[in-house]
Amino acid sequence: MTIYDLIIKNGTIVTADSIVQGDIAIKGGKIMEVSVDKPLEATAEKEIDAVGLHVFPGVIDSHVHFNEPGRTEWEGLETGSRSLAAGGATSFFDMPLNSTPPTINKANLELKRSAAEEKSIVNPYYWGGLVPENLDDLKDLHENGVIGFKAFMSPSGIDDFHNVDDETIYKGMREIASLGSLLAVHAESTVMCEQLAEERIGQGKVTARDYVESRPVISEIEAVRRILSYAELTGCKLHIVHASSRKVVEVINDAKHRGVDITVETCPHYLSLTVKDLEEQGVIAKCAPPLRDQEEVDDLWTAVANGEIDTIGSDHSPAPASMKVISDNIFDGWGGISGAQSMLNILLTEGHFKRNLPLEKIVELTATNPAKIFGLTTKGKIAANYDADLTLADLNESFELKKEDLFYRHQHSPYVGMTFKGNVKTTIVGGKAVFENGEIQE
Ligand SMILES: NC(=O)N[C@H]1NC(=O)NC1=O
Ligand SMILES: [Zn+2]
Ligand SMILES: [Zn+2]
Repeated sequence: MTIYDLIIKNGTIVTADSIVQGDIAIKGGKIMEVSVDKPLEATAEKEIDAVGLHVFPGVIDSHVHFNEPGRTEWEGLETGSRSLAAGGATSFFDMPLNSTPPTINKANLELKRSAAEEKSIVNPYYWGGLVPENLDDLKDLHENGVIGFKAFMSPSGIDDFHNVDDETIYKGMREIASLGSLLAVHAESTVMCEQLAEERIGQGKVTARDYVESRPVISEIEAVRRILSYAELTGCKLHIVHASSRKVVEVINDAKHRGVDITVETCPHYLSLTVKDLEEQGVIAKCAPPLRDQEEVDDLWTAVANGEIDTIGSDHSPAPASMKVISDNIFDGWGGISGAQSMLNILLTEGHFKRNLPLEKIVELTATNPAKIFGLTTKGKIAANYDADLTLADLNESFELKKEDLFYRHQHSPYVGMTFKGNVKTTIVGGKAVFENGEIQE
């Protein structure tokens, strides 16, 4: 009889296309067997009784900013990866900016890689940056394993990561297409955002609503349409990050129907928070693109349900509390939501329980699709030969998120105080529990 490392018994196994009862056998970090409706005839060094628990493929958070190296006082790979584990994520794609140096050449990538290999308790992957200064580095970055490239069409808020002009977009996309990679884009119009902000600030209009109005949906649409033109010209595959409105998604879907190779992400905050939260919580709930009104949130859920969205990423972009203080001028202070730990909780609570979003759809958006789009061929499914990256959650358990529960370097988040239904009990990375019973496992 085979002796496995671990057997997870009697769980409700959720994949992108089915929900079944069964046992999962793991050896050497891989799933060896999944036995549906009948017990596995095998023994293991360790068994986990998953009766009453749902077993998901580990969440792949394709959009985080962990700021290391160089800005670890904002977050860091240790605290960042622990937060992910506590929230049921087993892999992350770290954005090229907010760390110093930013990931815009091979040497900088190696710095980040060695820090991550030392400190991360989940699987790290890296985005490379596309900036006006690094066209000659794209090939090197690609050959050294970045999962794709990321560009900002509007200022990034970080001095050493410049936004792209149209010439860089053209040359960069031509090169990225020839490498067979893809470009992820923060799509907002520089001119619109800057002009609208300047006008408001000049008139002393600096409330939450003013900030939101300075970054309207049409500014996202303008940027998406422009980058789409370059995609059609160069054949470069695109991934639009953090669409805040279904109106943006519609432009992307029209392009999909024309045959453009494009995918779109949205984030938990655009699905669960509104301008009202920004008014109440101030900079803690500030992000770009900004939070919208309830109607936009509801429309975005319709887009999710209809299969118009490809991935959901947290866009965890933390900062110290000193940069998040409530001030009279919302334009001051760091734009970025601390949310990596809460992504699955929000999708379960707001999506599954409140809006009947099937669990399979949550798996598709948080694991199967990111694995497929970014070429992680052994992740995103619960099946033989796949990596044993799994999340066990009790969907009958509710809890209120408290500051003390956050594993972030800085314990603040707009989700503090919310009651979530569905609690992560165990997170398994490569067959090993990294989070169990509320604690990180060393
Ligand atoms: N630099 C950075 O992390 N920016 C992120 N923050 C945010 O709210 N939107 C972003 O793109
Ligand atoms: Zn962004
Ligand atoms: Zn981001």
